[in-house]
Amino acid sequence: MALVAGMRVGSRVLFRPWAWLPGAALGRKESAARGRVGARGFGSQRVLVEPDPAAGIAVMKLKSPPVNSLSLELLTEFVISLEKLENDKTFRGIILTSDCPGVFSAGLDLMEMCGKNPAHYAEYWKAVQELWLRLYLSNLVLIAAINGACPAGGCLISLTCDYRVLADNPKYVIGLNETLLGIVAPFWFKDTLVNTIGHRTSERALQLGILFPPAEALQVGMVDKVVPEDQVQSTALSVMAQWLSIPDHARQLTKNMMRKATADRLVKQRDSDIQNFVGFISRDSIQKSLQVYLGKLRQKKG
Ligand SMILES: CCCCCCCC/C=C\C/C=C/C(=O)SCCNC(=O)CCNC(=O)[C@H](O)C(C)(C)COP(=O)(O)OP(=O)(O)OC[C@H]1O[C@@H](n2cnc3c(N)ncnc32)[C@H](O)[C@@H]1OP(=O)(O)O
Repeated sequence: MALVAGMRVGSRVLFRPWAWLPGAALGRKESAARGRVGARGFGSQRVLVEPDPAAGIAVMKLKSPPVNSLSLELLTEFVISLEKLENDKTFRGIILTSDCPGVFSAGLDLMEMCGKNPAHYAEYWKAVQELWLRLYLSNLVLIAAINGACPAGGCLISLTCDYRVLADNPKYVIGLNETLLGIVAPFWFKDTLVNTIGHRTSERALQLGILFPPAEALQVGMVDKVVPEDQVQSTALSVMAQWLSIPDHARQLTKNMMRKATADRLVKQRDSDIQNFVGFISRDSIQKSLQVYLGKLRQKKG
């Protein structure tokens, strides 16, 4: 059975990774009612969801060891969990964190971008786009509790959140380091960063592929708070309480007003963005750069 299915909305086809799941043919409301999360919690192999319905929040933990690299499977499970929470009116906020010690997320899975065929690259990129769009435009309050290293795609995920709390550990660096791999952050990665830390700081950070340690990350505005490691979760919870004290409709409309134009830029050119990615990543020179980088990562151990 195909993992990826498309649904036409207006002139565009949405990535629907869950479309093959039982119940996918149900209407949105009926499906949501059946899939109500409740207090028991749910999850999947790679995404653990710990709901607190009384508080209206859920803690979502990425658990794809060793480093939460964003494989197609993790992206798919992430989107499914997100949709379940979005569809359940009980929930107003999500704290996003990692279940892998020392790493929030190592970013996009390099194995998905090496030695595969163009159809695979296209499927993978569509899934990356879909996760970004859903996170960036989420109606829920998203707080990133960053309890580990947070490079590239990991950083992108945290940047889609409304607030970032980073654990104070010099190993927990954060940034879009794509150029260090010999690749280029796509325009929507760049836009997300510019919207967070401004144009000039982004220009320097992106060209140099800077991975900021906590104090510098705070200084440039890449994160909103740095706290001792054992206080990341409690800080995220108290920040969440503050954000939830705002009426949802006013906050959501404001968030949408701030973010829609950025998201629309990708929505309008999803297909060409996929083609650009496939063309770029298929180049021999890029494949070679990625292999060299993977080799260095592996050598680091030995
Ligand atoms: C003209 C314009 C066209 C536009 C085209 C756009 C193209 C843009 C394409 C893509 C954008 C890319 C975005 C990305 O996110 S790329 C990924 C970048 N990630 C990184 O650089 C992080 C790499 N990893 C690390 O630095 C470290 O692993 C760590 C700090 C996260 C954790 O360190 P540590 O705990 O010491 O773990 P190890 O390094 O030992 O790693 C364990 C294990 O995991 C493997 N691994 C690490 N990261 C990845 C990864 N991102 N993908 C796949 N695998 C990864 C590592 O190799 C080890 O494997 P093992 O040796 O087999 O055990």
